[in-house]
Amino acid sequence: MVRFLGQDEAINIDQELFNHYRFSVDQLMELAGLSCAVAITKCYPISDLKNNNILVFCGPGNNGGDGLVCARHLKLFGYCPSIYYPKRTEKPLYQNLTTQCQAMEIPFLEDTPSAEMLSRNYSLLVDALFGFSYRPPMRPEFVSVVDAIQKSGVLLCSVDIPSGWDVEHGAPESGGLEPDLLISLTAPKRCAEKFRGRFHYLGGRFVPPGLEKKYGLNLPTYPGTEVCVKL
Ligand SMILES: NC(=O)C1=CN([C@@H]2O[C@H](COP(=O)(O)OP(=O)(O)OC[C@H]3O[C@@H](n4cnc5c(N)ncnc54)[C@H](O)[C@@H]3O)[C@@H](O)[C@H]2O)[C@@H](O)CC1
Ligand SMILES: [K+]
Repeated sequence: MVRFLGQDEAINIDQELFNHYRFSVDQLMELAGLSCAVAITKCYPISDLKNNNILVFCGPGNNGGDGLVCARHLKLFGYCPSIYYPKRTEKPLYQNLTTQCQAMEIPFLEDTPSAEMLSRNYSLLVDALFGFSYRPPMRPEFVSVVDAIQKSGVLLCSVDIPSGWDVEHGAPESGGLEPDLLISLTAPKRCAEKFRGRFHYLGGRFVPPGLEKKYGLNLPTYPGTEVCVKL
């Protein structure tokens, strides 16, 4: 059985991938975002959706970067993604990912969408707001957007962690997001044990054997050339 990681372990593994194994953030983010887009194609083929409109919510950190990469691949796979990216950073990595999405003719929403607007326009929402560095409680500036996602009732896919969940303990007492698809990256975090949606995938097929052994990850075998695997 694959091991579920605590928050500190997830952060340490991340640091080892960069510092010891010499990966760049761009490399891992590309593979992580691609694995999310591929998992979405497996769970929600375009022919099964009422329309191919997807809204990707991107947060201020690397989880948001995964969302930008995911949106770009979704467009290449024939979906119609849009992006809501309210809190941007000046770092070149994020500016480049934003430019790439604009060049792919992916629209960026300016205003915080309401629950009603979401349910009227989109078949699927992708939550790439917060990942394993999130610490509750949520800062007020993000409360209304998470509320809108929750109230919209639109199918939801969360990248790595359902945003607003404690990385180890899961959903807040007030409820929280309930994704239909969760894509855990590198290895699932402890909160994923509380996931009750239909589809749980693992993505981020880049873990070197030494790292897998050191943390006893016990990862499942990815079939063939797949970039994600159903857990
Ligand atoms: N090593 C790995 O395993 C990889 C991780 N990646 C992604 O990177 C993510 C982790 O990224 P980061 O460490 O940048 O962090 P996150 O993207 O999880 O979040 C950090 C951001 O959220 C904000 N934040 C934290 N708590 C908050 C709160 N209570 N209210 C409002 N804002 C809050 C922080 O200020 C910061 O801007 C992973 O979950 C995964 O999606 C991938 O990009 C590549 C590989
Ligand atoms: K997320």
